[in-house]
Amino acid sequence: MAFGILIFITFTVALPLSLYLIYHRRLSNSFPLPPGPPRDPIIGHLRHMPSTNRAAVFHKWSQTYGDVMYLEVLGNPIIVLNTEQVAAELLNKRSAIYSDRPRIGWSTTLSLMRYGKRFTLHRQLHQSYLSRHNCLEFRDMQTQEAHSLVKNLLAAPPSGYSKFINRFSTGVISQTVAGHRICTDDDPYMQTTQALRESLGRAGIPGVTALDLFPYLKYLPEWFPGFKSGAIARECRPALQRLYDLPLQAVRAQMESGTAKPSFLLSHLERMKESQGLEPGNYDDVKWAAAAMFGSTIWSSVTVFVLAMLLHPEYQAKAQQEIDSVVGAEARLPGFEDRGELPLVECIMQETLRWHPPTELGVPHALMKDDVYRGMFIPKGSTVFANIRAMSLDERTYSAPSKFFPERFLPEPRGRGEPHFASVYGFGRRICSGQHLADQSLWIAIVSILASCTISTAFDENGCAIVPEDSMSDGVSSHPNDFPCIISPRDHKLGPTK
Ligand code: HEM
Repeated sequence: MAFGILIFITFTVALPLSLYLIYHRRLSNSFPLPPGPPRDPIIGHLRHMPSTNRAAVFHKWSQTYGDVMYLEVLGNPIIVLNTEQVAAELLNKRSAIYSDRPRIGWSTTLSLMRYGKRFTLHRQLHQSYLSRHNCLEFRDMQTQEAHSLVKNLLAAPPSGYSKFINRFSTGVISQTVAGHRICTDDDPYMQTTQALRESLGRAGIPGVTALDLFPYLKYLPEWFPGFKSGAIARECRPALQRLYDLPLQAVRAQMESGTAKPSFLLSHLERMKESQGLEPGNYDDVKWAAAAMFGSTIWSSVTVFVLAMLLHPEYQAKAQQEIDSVVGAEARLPGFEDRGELPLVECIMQETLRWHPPTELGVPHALMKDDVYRGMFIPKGSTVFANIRAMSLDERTYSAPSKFFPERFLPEPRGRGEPHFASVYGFGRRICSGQHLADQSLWIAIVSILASCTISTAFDENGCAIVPEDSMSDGVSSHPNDFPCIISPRDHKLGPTK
């Protein structure tokens, strides 16, 4: 009997484990790790990890160590991919093994969720509602939100525009998720997303915070020195819980009173009622999938656009001429039907995304199996960052990459025929599920602002022009640091009517 158990253990556990270890050791012995800066024993690159401007520092290091860079913090392997080519080869072509997320708190929300069955369900919930085709249905709602944005911007003081851009960004999402229109600043969606954004802005890049590397830190008290991420995780929890509960409660109440407007939640709750592939037990999944849509990336890109127009008034003027030539005689505001006729506006939007991508290091992927790439060993469990910022600055693709130069995308001779920066939305099976919603929202906001407003420099009390720096905040989603500007109506244009 004992011998039988021994044989059983040998064949089911010990032999496969030994074969795996031999295979792993052979792989790691025969292939070197990717190059990276020198590291300390045991703690690896802990001392050298930049606490701010990570994407820019990694970009600088990549000039020495190459497109695929290896870092290690306390035994946790980190891979940084610095060009579109290597990111596409690993995260797109080998997506079967590069689609996990590192072990991060809040893994109930799609963007941080581990790869598996639940991930597949949440992705399907998003993709079925946010497909390119379905997003066409949202254009009237987005236009209405963009017109409200313009109206609010024209009434805003020089430092007050950011609040209204945030209202636009959150408003598009609350309409999409729950059919809810935001009309005031004390709206619960505004307050909740604002609280979350402030906390996340201080939390650092997911995947390499102390909390991600040592999850037990969340149990340490807030005052414990050096571990602010534990306190931030606790701080975010009530806001996250609210985003999780609020929309579903509201839509259910609307359904009961017969006033529900089309929305992500309504559509999936109805599917659930009719048992169309969703079980009643999926309530939690639908709630979390809805909460995963609230982020600050649209807000960030609209703010980058305002900064770009302030620093480059020549493009503002050219784009306004283009808009006037299409809709001017009718004195109407441009709409989605004009998009094809407005190539420079399109270029300004695409350049906004390339010039300052809102998620500079994307959201980290995690490798599910040992891999070998270009003769380098990449260990299972590696946290893999796509350095989107470095890709946007790649001189092999973009000439004078730090310059805001929208015409780069136009064909020669007017432009340089450079490609749109598609990597801004990430890669493979984890590519942004809201990309079509984001694209339409950003375009209608930009075209509406250009058509109705002039963005110009603010002056200080001595009458000196305040020229903002081209600098971005740190955090999961980066945005321009606060700057004042004047937003005034274009005289000959009709103001928005809605
Ligand atoms: C300018 C706007 C936006 C940009 C630049 C952007 C960019 C990104 C990037 C880089 C990622 C990581 C992809 C990866 O892991 O490779 C991502 C993920 C994600 N985005 Fe966006 N995003 C934007 C707007 C939105 C919007 C409006 C939504 C709302 C539906 C959204 C929902 C998500 C979700 C749920 C994920 C996680 C997907 C997953 O893990 O499978 N994003 N986004």
